[in-house]
Amino acid sequence: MSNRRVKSLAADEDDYDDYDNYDDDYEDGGNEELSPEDKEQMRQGTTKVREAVGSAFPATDKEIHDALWHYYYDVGKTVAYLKNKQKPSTAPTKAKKDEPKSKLSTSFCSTALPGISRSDRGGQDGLQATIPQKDADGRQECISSTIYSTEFSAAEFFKDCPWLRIPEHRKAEILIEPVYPRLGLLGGASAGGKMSKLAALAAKRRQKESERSESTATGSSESQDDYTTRLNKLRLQEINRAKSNTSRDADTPMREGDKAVSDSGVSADILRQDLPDPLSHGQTTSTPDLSVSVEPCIRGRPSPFASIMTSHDADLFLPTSPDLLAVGENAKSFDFAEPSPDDVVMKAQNAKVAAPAKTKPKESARTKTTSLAHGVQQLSVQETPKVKSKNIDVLAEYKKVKRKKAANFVVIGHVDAGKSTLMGRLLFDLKAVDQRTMDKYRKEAERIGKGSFAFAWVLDQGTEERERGVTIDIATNKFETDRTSFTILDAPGHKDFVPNMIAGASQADFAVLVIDASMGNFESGLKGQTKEHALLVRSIGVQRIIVAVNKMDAVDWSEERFAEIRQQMSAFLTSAGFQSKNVTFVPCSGLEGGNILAKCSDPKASWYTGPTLVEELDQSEPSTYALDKPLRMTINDVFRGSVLNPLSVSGRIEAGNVQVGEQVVVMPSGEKAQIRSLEVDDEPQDWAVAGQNVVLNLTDIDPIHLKTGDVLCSAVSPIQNVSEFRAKVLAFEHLTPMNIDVHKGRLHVPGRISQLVGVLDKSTGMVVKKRPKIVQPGNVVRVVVQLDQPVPLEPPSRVVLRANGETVAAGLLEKNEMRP
Ligand SMILES: Nc1nc2c(ncn2[C@@H]2O[C@H](COP(=O)(O)OP(=O)(O)OP(=O)(O)O)[C@@H](O)[C@H]2O)c(=O)[nH]1
Repeated sequence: MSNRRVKSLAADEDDYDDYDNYDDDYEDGGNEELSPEDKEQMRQGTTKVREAVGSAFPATDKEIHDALWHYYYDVGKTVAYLKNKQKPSTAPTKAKKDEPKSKLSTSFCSTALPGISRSDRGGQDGLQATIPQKDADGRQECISSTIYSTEFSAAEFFKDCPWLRIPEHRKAEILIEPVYPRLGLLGGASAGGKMSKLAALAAKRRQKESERSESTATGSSESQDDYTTRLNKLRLQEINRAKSNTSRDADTPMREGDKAVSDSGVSADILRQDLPDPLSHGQTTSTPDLSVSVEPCIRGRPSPFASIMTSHDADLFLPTSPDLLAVGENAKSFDFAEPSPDDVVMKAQNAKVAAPAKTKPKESARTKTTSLAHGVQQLSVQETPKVKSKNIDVLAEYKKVKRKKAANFVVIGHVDAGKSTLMGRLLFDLKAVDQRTMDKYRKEAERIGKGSFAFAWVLDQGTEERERGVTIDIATNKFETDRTSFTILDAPGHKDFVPNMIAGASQADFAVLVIDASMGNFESGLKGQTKEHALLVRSIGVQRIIVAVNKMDAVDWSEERFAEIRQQMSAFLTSAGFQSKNVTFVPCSGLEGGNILAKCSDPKASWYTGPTLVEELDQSEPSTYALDKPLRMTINDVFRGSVLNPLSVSGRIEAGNVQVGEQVVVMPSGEKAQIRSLEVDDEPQDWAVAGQNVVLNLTDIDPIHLKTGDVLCSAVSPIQNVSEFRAKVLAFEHLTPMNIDVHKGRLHVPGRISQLVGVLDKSTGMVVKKRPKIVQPGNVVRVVVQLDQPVPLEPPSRVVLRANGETVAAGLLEKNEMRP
C-alpha cells in the first residue's frame, strides 16, 4: 500500500511527459510506512467496517485498508464500496496502465470527489467511481466502479442554485456554442465537427420534449406557429392566475390552486410538467433519471429577490410578509397580450382628438376637397395680374404734359480732381443742400481732419468714402434749374472703380470732365483716368462733354494755364471722337465757388466772360429716346423699397415705357414680374418713359431672379440672351485674341476675344486689314467676343472690354451678329 495519492485531471500528453518518471517515483515510495496517526485511524476504521459488513463478508484487510485510505477513513462509504464490489456484473475494476495515453482520454482518478470520472470506453457516458488501487506489482491503478448509471445533468449539478432555475417560459432559444475545442483543425472551418456529448444530451432532451408536446396536442391541425403562440398565451394566463392567487392568499400553495384548465383544454399541469422542479422531494422530474436516491433537500429558501427573478418556481417561496408581498405584487408579470397603461392613455387621447372629426358628416370632407380644388384653381389664376392695369396710352399722356427737360450727366475725371467738391458746391449754391446740413458736414469733416472735403460729403455719403476721401460708387443727386431737371452721376475717379464709372456713364446724356488745373496734376491726370474716362464715355455713346477746369484758385486764376489746358484737352478729345462743337471749357473753383452758379468774384478771374458751369449745363440739348420701342431697363439696384413694396428695382429706362399693372420679363432668368407701383424722381406715377430714372416696385417674382445688371424688358418682346456677339470697338490697348470682361452698365460677364475680324478705317468703316494678329491702341477693330454665360445683349448697345483692371477697348454691338 502506498501513501502516495495520485490525482490526474484532464491529463494530456504534455502532462504525461511531465510524469515520465511516474512509475519510478511510485515504486520508490511504495515502501513508505504509515504515520502513527494513520495507523491508528486505519485500525479503528477496519474494526468498524468489519462490524458493519459482518464477519462473513469476504473482504481482506488489504481491501478494507485500501478503501478506507481512499475514502479518508469514511466507514460508511468504505462499506458501500466493498458491498458494491462484491456484487456480480460490476464494471471492470482494472484500468490498465498500459492503455494508450491519449489526449482525448478523459479518465481520471480523483479523491476529492468520490471518483466521478468520464469514460469513453465502450461508448458509455456515465459517472464512475475510480478508486486508486495498487495492482499486484504495486503500481497505482484507477479502480472504476459504476456508481451512477445515469447521464450527467447540468440541472442536477446546479440544482442548489435556485436563481439559475429559469422558468421555461422565460428561456430564450439560444444555442450556446461549446467552449471546448471542436474536433477539427485549429482555426479550420469545422462546421461538421463532432457533436459534444453534452450537446447530444441537450438535443436528445429537446427532442423528447418536442415529442411530448406533440402528443399533448393530439388531433390539433394547427400549425406549429399557432400552437406556439397559443401555448405562450396559456403560459402567461396561467402564470398571472397563479400570481393573483398568490396575492390573494399567500398561504395557499400555488400548485393547489393551479388546476384551472385553459380554454384550449390543456391543463396547466401539462404545460408545467416540463419545468424542472428541484423541490419535488423525491418525485420524478423531467430531469435525467438518477438511479441513486437523492438526499433530503437541506437547502435554504432563496431570497425574495431571487424569488422574483426566478418567478415561476420562486413563487412557491414567496413569504407571507405583507411588505414582501407588496414587492411581489409590484413585480408581477405583465400580460403583454393586453394593451399597456401607456397604450390605454394614448388611445383615450387620440379618441378625444378624433372625436370632433367623427361628428363631422361626410359632406364636410367633400367640402374640404372642393375648397382644396378651389385653392388650386386660385393658384393657377395667379398667372393673371393681381394689380389691375389702367391700360394707359403712355405716349399720348407723355405728349400731353409739358415738363422741364431732364438730363443725366456723369462727372468724370482723374482721382482727386475735385469732382465731388465741385458737385457739392453746385448743389449748395443751388440750394439743393441747406446751410445747416453744410455746416454739419463741415464740422464733421474738420473733426477727422478732412475739412476741405466738406462739399464732397454732399455726394460721398458712404463712411468708407468719407474716411478715405475717395468716391467708390456712383453717387446720384438731383437739382433743377429754371429749364432743366438734372440728375448728377458722380463717378469715382480711382482706376480701381472704373467699372462703377462705366455703370454711371452708361446712363448719362452728357459728361462733365473735371480737370485739376494745379501744376503737375493736370499732366499726371491726362496720363491717367482723365484720358481713360474721356475715351470711355465717348465709346459708350456720350457725345457732349463739358470740361470743368477746376482748382483755378490754386493757380491764381491763371488765364495762361487755362488756355494751355484747353488746347491740350481739345486735341485729345477730338482725337477721341468728340466733335469740337460738343466740347466746352469752364474755369472754376469748386472749393471757393467761382464760376459755378455765379461768376467768380475774384478780380483775377475777370478775364473769363463765358458761361458759368450751371449755364453750360442748362444749354445741353435734351436727348431723344425710343419711347415707342419695347421696354428695356438695365437694373441698377435691387432693394426693399418699403413695407408695402418689399421688392424694388431702380434704373433708367433706356427704351420704351412702362405702367402700373404691366407684366414684364427679367432677363437672363426669363422670370415674369408685375409692376405693383412705380416712382419717377421719387414721386408715385402711373407710368414712366425712356430717359427717366425710375423705381419699379415689383410683385409675383422671387428676389433670387433679380440682380443688378439684369434687363427688365417687355413681356411681348423680350431681349434675347446671347453667348457670342460681334462688335466694332476702339482699342485702348494692344488687342489680341485674349480673355476679357464685358461691361454694359452694371452688367459684367467674363468672356474672350475669340477673333480679330479686321481693322477698320475710322471715317469710312471699311476693312483695311483682315484678320490681324494684333491691333495697336487707337485703331478701330471688329472683334468676335464669346461669353462664359449667356446674357441679355442686343444692338446697338455699347460695351466696354476690360482686362487685368484696364480698359482695353470699348464699342458698339453690331446687328445680326448675335448668337445665342
Ligand atoms: N484748392 C482747391 N482744392 C480743391 C478744389 N476742389 C477740390 N479740392 C480738393 O481736392 C481734394 C479732392 O477733392 P474731391 O472732391 O474729393 O475730389 P474727387 O475728384 O471727387 O475725388 P475722387 O472722387 O475720389 O476721384 C480735396 O481735398 C478738395 O478739398 C478746388 O477748387 N480748389
